[in-house]
Amino acid sequence: MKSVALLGATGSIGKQTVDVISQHSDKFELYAMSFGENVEEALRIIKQCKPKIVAVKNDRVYQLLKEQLDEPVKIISGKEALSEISADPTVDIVVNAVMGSVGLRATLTAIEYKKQIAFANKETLVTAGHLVMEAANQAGVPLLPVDSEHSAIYQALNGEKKNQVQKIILTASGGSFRDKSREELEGVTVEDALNHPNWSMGAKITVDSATMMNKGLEVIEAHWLFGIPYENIEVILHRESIIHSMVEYVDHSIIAQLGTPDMRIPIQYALTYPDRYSLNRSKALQLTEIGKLHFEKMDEQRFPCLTYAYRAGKEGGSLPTVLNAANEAAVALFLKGKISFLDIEKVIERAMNLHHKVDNPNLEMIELIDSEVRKEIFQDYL
Ligand SMILES: NC(=O)C1=CN([C@@H]2O[C@H](COP(=O)(O)OP(=O)(O)OC[C@H]3O[C@@H](n4cnc5c(N)ncnc54)[C@H](OP(=O)(O)O)[C@@H]3O)[C@@H](O)[C@H]2O)C=CC1
Ligand SMILES: CC(=O)[C@@H](O)[C@H](O)COP(=O)(O)O
Ligand SMILES: [Mn+2]
Repeated sequence: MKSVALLGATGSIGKQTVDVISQHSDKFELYAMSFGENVEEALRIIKQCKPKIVAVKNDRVYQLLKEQLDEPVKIISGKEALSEISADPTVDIVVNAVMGSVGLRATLTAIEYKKQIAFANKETLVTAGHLVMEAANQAGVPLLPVDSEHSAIYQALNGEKKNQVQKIILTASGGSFRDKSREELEGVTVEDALNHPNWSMGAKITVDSATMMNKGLEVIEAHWLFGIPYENIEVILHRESIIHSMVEYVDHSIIAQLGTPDMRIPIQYALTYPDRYSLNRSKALQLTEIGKLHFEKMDEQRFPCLTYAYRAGKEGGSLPTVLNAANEAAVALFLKGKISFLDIEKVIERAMNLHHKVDNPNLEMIELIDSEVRKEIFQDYL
């Protein structure tokens, strides 16, 4: 039986992870979990899975949970709580499913304590990929990708030689506004942006898919996870989200991973690797029912956020930290109705242009820059 610490249990990935763990309760137990504000969902999960420890965001949530909890659970709160459960000696697997760079220290802690890491929290790799991968390589701790494209690439690289990779091909659905022109984006609403054509996800990543920043973050994530130069990471539009990504080798063979859009599969694979388990209610892909698959060149004029991400990744240093912090702040403002959809890219570009890049920033510098960028943006709009 493997004990799991699930960071971000009440979110989209978190809840699907609970489903996977519950279906294999002979193999996994939810030993510890964390959440942010959603006390109602947290109580449902606590009742269902009976974790021993629950890490909450702050003392206010701590009080709210304590008042309603009738299970014998240890509750811890505050900044270090995520790291505390990631380091717990009983924990075998850490599933990092929090949204945002708030997951950074917990990732470093899970590496330090040599846990098996099922890694969804892409913002962590964007903001501090050089630190995270240096620590992971030194500790000999692999980050098992949960992100569907990176799970596909991980599978397509399996058993192959890295130096024989020609390029990585990341697929993008195009997001909620893929059939809208730049002009038509002027008046779109939050509700429009949250209407992803293929996936049901958390709000922030769904907006990121619409701006194409999600794919930009995934380019940086792939660079760090697999050590592939940015010049060898290509993004193509693939409306069906059936091919989750591909690897082309020097002989121009392309190895791809396909499946129905169901995040429980990459989640489960990161938990069970190198084995594969079956899963109830997971739909088999019927290619003859799909008929055709479509591929188009990515238009970076239409999606400037993808260009910003490549620029930040290639320039490196503290620029990816600025890109990620500005994006998190801008999307939060958009979701609150404070800025328009097209303002998101403007906020990011301005933050990047105003920044004086720091080379090879350490953890403290990354956290300082992250908070400074957010403060400056929120001052302008709140
Ligand atoms: N959803 C998906 O299908 C995919 C997601 N990912 C990545 O996985 C990660 C999670 O995404 P997703 O599940 O969609 O996100 P959600 O917003 O649905 O969930 C995020 C989780 O993190 C918690 N959380 C948010 N902010 C804080 C904070 N400051 N402190 C503590 N906990 C916090 C939330 O708590 P609460 O809700 O209780 O406030 C929630 O449990 C992201 O990095 C995303 O990019 C990658 C591929 C696919
Ligand atoms: C399910 C998942 O991994 C998301 O990152 C998804 O890929 C978003 O899709 P697009 O960014 O391709 O619209
Ligand atoms: Mn993805």
